[in-house]
Amino acid sequence: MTLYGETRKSLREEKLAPQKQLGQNFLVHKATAAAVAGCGKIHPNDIIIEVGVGLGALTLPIAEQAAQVVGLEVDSGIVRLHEKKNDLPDNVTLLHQDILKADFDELYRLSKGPLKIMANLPYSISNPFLFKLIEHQEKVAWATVMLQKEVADRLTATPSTKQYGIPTVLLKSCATVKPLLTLKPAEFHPRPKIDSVVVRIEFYDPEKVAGRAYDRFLFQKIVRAAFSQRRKTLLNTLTAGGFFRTLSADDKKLAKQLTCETITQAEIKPGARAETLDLEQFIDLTMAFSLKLSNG
Ligand SMILES: C[S@@+](CC[C@H](N)C(=O)[O-])C[C@H]1O[C@@H](n2cnc3c(N)ncnc32)[C@H](O)[C@@H]1O
Repeated sequence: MTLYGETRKSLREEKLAPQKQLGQNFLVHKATAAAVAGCGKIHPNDIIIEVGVGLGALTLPIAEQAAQVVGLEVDSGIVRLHEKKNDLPDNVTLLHQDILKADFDELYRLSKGPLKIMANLPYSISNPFLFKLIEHQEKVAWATVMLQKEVADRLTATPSTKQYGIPTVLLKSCATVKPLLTLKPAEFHPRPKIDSVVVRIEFYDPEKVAGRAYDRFLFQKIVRAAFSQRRKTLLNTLTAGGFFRTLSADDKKLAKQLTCETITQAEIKPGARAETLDLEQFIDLTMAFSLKLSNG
């Protein structure tokens, strides 16, 4: 039976309907699932974390290549289906778990080292999932994920484009992102409306790449504040960011002046907008804010 036939049969037998809110668009061609798994560049000793096992279309080719697979699935109906049918290979451990609530220390322990993640991700959790990876970047080696094309485009966007934003800059500071494969709607059941793209995200030490040490927490705060209102100037968004909040509330003028001086010290125009800044300039801003804040 084709994978498409098996998918429909499993859903029918278990009286399950694909749940839109969980982004359940299942892969229905074995060759495509194998090609997606191939993008993982999996080694025989690898322990892979698979997010969103679904009916197992991707799990099977991953399990053929890896030593072990730890699969996470949030849908209890799907977890029950696998328990009942016992249809996953012996080297797969299925956990009924939401990746957004998962404890990355525990996943690191199960992986016996930095996480190697494969996922065909629902659109609704793409951004929170990517932010979770960024938050735990030191525990992640790589993630090969299928995303809606518009989300993937944001990750590789260049400055001064509509797609360039918080995920682009935060990810660029700690990872390389390579689009590897585009998939048409006909690869899934049910069919989504738009194309999907498999991207390979490899994490690295941010300070080694930047060639300088900087406050990562402050950097993230600055990037988020700067993009909080895309049409506004850095002077306005970063003043509103409250970096000089130790000042009395009525001293907004002074806060604005200090913000202006700090942006200028980073050799950036206070009237510029966040979307025009590249990664280096965001790091320059971070260094300037660190210096100003530590000098009081
Ligand atoms: C696009 S389907 C992919 C299924 C399967 N891997 C495939 O390629 O056919 C996404 C899967 O992720 C599951 N899922 C959705 N949100 C999740 C979450 N927060 N944590 C874990 N799994 C989730 C869905 O129930 C669904 O099975």
